Amino acid sequence: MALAHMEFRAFVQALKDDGDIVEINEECDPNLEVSAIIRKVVESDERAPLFNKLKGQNENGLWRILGAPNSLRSDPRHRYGRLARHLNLPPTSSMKEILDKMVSAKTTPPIPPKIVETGPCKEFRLTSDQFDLNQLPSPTLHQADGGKYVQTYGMFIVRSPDGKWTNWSIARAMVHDKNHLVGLVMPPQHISVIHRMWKELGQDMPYALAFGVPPAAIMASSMPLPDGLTEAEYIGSMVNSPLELVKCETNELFVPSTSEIVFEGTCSVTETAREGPFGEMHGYVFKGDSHFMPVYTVNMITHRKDPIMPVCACGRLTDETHTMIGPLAAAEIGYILKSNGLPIKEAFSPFESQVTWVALQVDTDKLRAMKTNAEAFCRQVGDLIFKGKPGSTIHRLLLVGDDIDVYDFKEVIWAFTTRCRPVMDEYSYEDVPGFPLIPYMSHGNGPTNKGGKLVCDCLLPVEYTTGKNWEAADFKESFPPELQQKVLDRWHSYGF
Ligand SMILES: Cc1cc2c3c(c1C)C(C)(C)C[C@@H](C(=O)Cc1ccccc1)N3c1c([nH]c(=O)[nH]c1=O)N2C[C@H](O)[C@H](O)[C@H](O)COP(=O)(O)O
Ligand SMILES: [K+]
Repeated sequence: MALAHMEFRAFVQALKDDGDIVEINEECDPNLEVSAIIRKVVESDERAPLFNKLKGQNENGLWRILGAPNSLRSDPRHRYGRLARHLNLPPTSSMKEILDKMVSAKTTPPIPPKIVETGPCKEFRLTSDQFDLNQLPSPTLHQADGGKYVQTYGMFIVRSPDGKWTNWSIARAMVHDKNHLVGLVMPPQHISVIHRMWKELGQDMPYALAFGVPPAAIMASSMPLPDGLTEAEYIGSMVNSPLELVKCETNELFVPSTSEIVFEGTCSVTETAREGPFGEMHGYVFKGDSHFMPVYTVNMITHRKDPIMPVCACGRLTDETHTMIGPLAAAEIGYILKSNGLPIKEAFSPFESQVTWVALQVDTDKLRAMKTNAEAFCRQVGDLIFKGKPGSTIHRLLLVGDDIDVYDFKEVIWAFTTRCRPVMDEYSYEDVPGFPLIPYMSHGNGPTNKGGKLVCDCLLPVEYTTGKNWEAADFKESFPPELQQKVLDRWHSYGF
């Protein structure tokens, strides 16, 4: 069997070997029951549920469901174990090690994929008269949703008309009817950029939607990599081996050969239908909140025997929209700032901010050498990020000093609440794209698509000039090291 980061089925086996799966063999109903179980799992960092028996499954096992494919583990030593398994990293890996791995291919040559003749994803094929998406176990994830969101953790594959750029990304889609989906196609996302290219040509956009792709691929699909970059080559470089792709039956696109399930078809550039409402990543579903979005025709389904459909039942903390969207955007944001010569050491999106913030750890020695001031520095950071695509889902950038671990929210919120004077130390951005999914944007007082962003300076003025002039009133900083050691050594003999 292949390695877990290179084949979804091997990944599921790795989770089983980790004791990180609960196999449910009694029949479950994809209408809310499956999602209720997944919701309870992700709200308590429980093991991932593998539903082996579902109402609507066909005679070839199409399909089973793996819930919470990339959520958290409750054991703090393995907190990010499921993410680590996506990348062939040890399950004890930190978030820093995981995100460093995701940006590692920025500086290594791309490795193009290898085309193979066939693969497990071709074991079964169904033409459009042989399947009905409403009969198959398409899950309803929240009772107020506008449809069955069958696509929450699959990978859309679309290519520019000139064939030069193939984009892989996650975007949601719900069942529209027996052979159609309707999905969110929203600027500035690359699927929307490429869709517009086809629209200008007046041709429907060919797509493939692959479920149960190599885990390393789904991680890159969720990351705002640069325009024009073909994820397949980036991932090949990241895992240091070519991905194996096989050609679709009904169009010129290529899919990972070990994909569990593949939908093939075209996305209309003219026909739209109501999409949503949907229980979204910030934790809300607003009744009747739907918008017209493009209709996808599903011309063919190919799949493995007893295929597994990964499902993200997103909403409140902590699911794949929090463990992936925010942190992966933070990784890209950190890389952009560093490659523009700014003294940023680490970048992370705290879950407790519902991944609407990114905290940036500043190298304050380098900051002081810049002989800059708060306004100039904060504007430099804000201009680079809020005017670009990778920052599109982020509404607050917090600048913190070397002493703050951005991966630890307790540290971040301490610096924010004590070092950033409200209003005076905050630099507003109203004339930049906003993220319309955040409720204060979609159902707030201002424009839904513009502004509402801040750079929050959580550095005290001395950190720009002469450096930290305080000691934290805590065990680590307010006692001589030898006394700290003595107390630690004697902790149990004191009686604790
Ligand atoms: C891990 C995950 C990610 C997304 C989404 C979900 C999950 C689990 C689901 C399907 C559960 C929810 C859904 C959302 O509703 C959340 C969302 C996030 C960002 C923009 C719009 C919606 N979504 C999604 C998303 N991007 C979207 O364009 N519509 C989407 O539907 N994303 C984010 C998207 O993959 C990243 O922004 C990538 O950078 C996009 O690739 P590039 O365009 O940069 O190449
Ligand atoms: K992507």
